[in-house]
Amino acid sequence: MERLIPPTPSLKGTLRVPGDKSVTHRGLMLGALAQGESTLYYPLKAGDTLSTAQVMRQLGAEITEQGQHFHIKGVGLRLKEPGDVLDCGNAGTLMRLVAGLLSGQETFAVLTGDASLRRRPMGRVTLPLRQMGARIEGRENGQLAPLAIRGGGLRGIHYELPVASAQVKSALLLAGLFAEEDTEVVEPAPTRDHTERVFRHYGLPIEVEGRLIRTRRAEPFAAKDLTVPGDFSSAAFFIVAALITPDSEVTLEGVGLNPTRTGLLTVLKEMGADLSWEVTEGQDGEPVGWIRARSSQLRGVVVDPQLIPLMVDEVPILAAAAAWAAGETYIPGLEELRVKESDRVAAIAKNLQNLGVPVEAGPDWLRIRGGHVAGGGLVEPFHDHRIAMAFAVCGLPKGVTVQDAEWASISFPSFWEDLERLAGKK
Ligand SMILES: O=C(O)C1=C[C@@H](OP(=O)(O)O)[C@@H](O)[C@H](O)C1
Ligand SMILES: C=C(OP(=O)(O)O)C(=O)O
Repeated sequence: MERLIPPTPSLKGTLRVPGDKSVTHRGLMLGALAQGESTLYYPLKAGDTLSTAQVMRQLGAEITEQGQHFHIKGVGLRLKEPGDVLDCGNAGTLMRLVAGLLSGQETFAVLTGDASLRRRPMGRVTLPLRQMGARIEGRENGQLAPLAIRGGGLRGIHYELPVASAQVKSALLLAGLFAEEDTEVVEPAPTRDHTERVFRHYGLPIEVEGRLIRTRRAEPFAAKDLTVPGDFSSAAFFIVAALITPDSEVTLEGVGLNPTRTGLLTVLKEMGADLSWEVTEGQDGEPVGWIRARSSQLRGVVVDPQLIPLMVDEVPILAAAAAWAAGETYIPGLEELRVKESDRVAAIAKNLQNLGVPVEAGPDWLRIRGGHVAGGGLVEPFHDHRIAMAFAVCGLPKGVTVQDAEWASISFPSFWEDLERLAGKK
């Protein structure tokens, strides 16, 4: 579906963004492993997390919609052998985390996904999970899905992650719940720590010593309600939209402000953004609060590559901000963006060019010359929700056409409606 966005003179108002995608995936998985019934409050109900709900149902959990929430009847630590292939859709987080879970089960299961997910690297989880004792087959010797997993009999390992990836860390921690001896993961740089926080919430074994995270075999544990904060990654689109649109002020409420997610705020502040935020409560181990963004004249910056793992999904929207900044922005440390739902380095460069913005792309960097966004450009999402939303925002002040706008529903089904409301059209 193509969407024509007319030039937008201003954005005003308050928005509560949908639930956090990472926390929803984890809440569904741990609720399914728990004994008894619980409610997952304010989960994200979007393409990726509906895939997780479906997969956990196939593994024996009863997951039903209860208004906005999910009611979960857990299976306990021994999941059911699925009667059919498990379809992870577009969700990398689902495939990698559930590969960890299935490695701990004495069952046979096959994981597949859409064309994008079947291109994404799975060796980063299958290699260490095999070291733990899981039997995993897949295309290209387990590098690519479909993956066939027969788990059980795991032993803990000490594993230094070759890439900063919360998905790999989490896959190993989930497998570690079923392993003899300790499982230790060492991160090369801090990544989102939702798994560690959600383990603590359920009283599961978890110890953190600097970059080392340790877990061990879990005892059966009781179901417990979990409240999902608003997704910072979804809020990010509206933060930048308010900054680059004249005469704008947008407040986001109930947003997760976990410091392992908010690297974008640091960079936007350095760019001169009129931004404020405050943590107002802690919800089940996650800090939550509000963010306010007002129209700002941004300036280009050199981004610290250490910040990239703390804003890995926000690079497309940072590139949109850079397109409106005075001067040049240089973003290094982008090797992981090449293996997301699309090759995001290439997709960002192509969309900036479509909008008239001078850009150079290297193997793991982007250089963007701001201040040249043209009206009436075309956004090509490359089957990637974040690319669709980031460049719709980039084109907003001058008007833009977005191809395949339905991709937003992978993580943010109400995005277009929310945008129209803040633009005063609804
Ligand atoms: O653990 C998670 O929930 C996620 C981790 C990140 O991926 P990587 O672990 O591949 O960096 C991120 O890009 C993804 O959207 C969600
Ligand atoms: C990379 C993302 O998700 P996943 O890896 O779960 O597909 C994302 O949401 O931007």
